[in-house]
Amino acid sequence: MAAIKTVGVIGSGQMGNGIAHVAALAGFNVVLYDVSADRLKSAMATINGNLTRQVTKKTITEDAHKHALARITSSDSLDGLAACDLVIETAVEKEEVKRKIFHDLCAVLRPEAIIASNTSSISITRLAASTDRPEKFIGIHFMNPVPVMELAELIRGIATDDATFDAARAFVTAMGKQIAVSEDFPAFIVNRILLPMINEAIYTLYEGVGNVEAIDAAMKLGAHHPMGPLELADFIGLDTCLSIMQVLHEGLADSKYRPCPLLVKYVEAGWLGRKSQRGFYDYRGDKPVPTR
Ligand SMILES: CC(=O)CC(=O)SCCNC(=O)CCNC(=O)[C@H](O)C(C)(C)COP(=O)(O)OP(=O)(O)OC[C@H]1O[C@@H](n2cnc3c(N)ncnc32)[C@H](O)[C@@H]1OP(=O)(O)O
Ligand SMILES: NC(=O)C1=CN([C@@H]2O[C@H](COP(=O)(O)OP(=O)(O)OC[C@H]3O[C@@H](n4cnc5c(N)ncnc54)[C@H](OP(=O)(O)O)[C@@H]3O)[C@@H](O)[C@H]2O)C=CC1
Repeated sequence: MAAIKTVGVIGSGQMGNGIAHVAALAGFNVVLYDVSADRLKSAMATINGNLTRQVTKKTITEDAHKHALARITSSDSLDGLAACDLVIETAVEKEEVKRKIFHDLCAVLRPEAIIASNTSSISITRLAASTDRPEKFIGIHFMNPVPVMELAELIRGIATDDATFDAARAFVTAMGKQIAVSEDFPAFIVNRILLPMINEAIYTLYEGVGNVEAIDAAMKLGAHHPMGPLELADFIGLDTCLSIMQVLHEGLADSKYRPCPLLVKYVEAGWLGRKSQRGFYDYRGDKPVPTR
């Protein structure tokens, strides 16, 4: 298999931005695709801001910043991804959205190109089956924020071939990340463990055991977590948290994964956490204020 040089990223949300940023810093050419041109514009500004932050912290040079930005182009048409060697899908955590993307992508992508999904929870085997190349399909699950977190999980679908796995491993290693290999079961390793903990924190709030401040302080000071579980849920996105819990609940058919009704309520309200300015905290003022 030819070396990966050009990487497509589908979805310019927080994960797409982070993957584009780190891939470009590692020397790959990146094409960032999103349905909305406005989204792409603000994504480029966000990536620039995050690179600037690294320059200020002296973790990268001004030259590296400039070259990384120059390696990223954006496209609001899937045709822009036609020449990519690898395309990483990082749109919303909804299986029907991802399946539609893969259907449309396969029509424009070279047959030898690899497709990866950054899904947090959905079956790689099932997503692969919606493409014309299940053997060239793999899960590459980066962690948020991508420029900071050291890990990516690699998940093979039932049909993923060795050449695809090796190419994905080489790509993730070139991005400076450590790898954990996970079997293809709901939510893989990190989220199988992390999301039930977050869901339990939301039950703890729902049942009145503690308020937002107490629950987050308890886990930060009492268990040395860098963020409290409710702060982390807001950071991940409450829609994403709910989707992951639904995949665990349906996929493992065990009531212990039942999404907390309070999480459902927040998502139904459109209170999705930091990205919508309101979740377990309200981010519209100078500092975050608990909403319960
Ligand atoms: C849902 C899924 O599918 C899987 C997941 O990803 S689950 C989520 C996994 N992520 C976590 O659990 C994150 C937990 N939180 C943390 O580790 C930390 O709070 C944090 C790293 C996010 C921020 O740390 P902090 O100390 O509060 O903030 P801050 O001082 O601003 O940042 C720490 C460092 O990260 C850097 N940083 C933070 N965000 C950044 C970004 N987007 N881009 C580049 N650098 C960034 C900062 O520059 C800083 O660098 P230095 O250490 O060199 O100074
Ligand atoms: N948040 C996290 O901590 C992590 C998330 N993930 C996974 O990464 C993926 C993305 O998550 P995240 O970045 O947080 O989500 P965001 O909501 O921040 O971003 C999703 C982006 O995808 C765009 N999008 C929606 N539909 C399409 C489409 N059909 N084609 C192209 N782009 C589309 C959205 O546009 P618009 O807003 O206009 O709809 C948005 O820009 C999910 O699968 C998630 O599970 C993985 C690891 C960590």
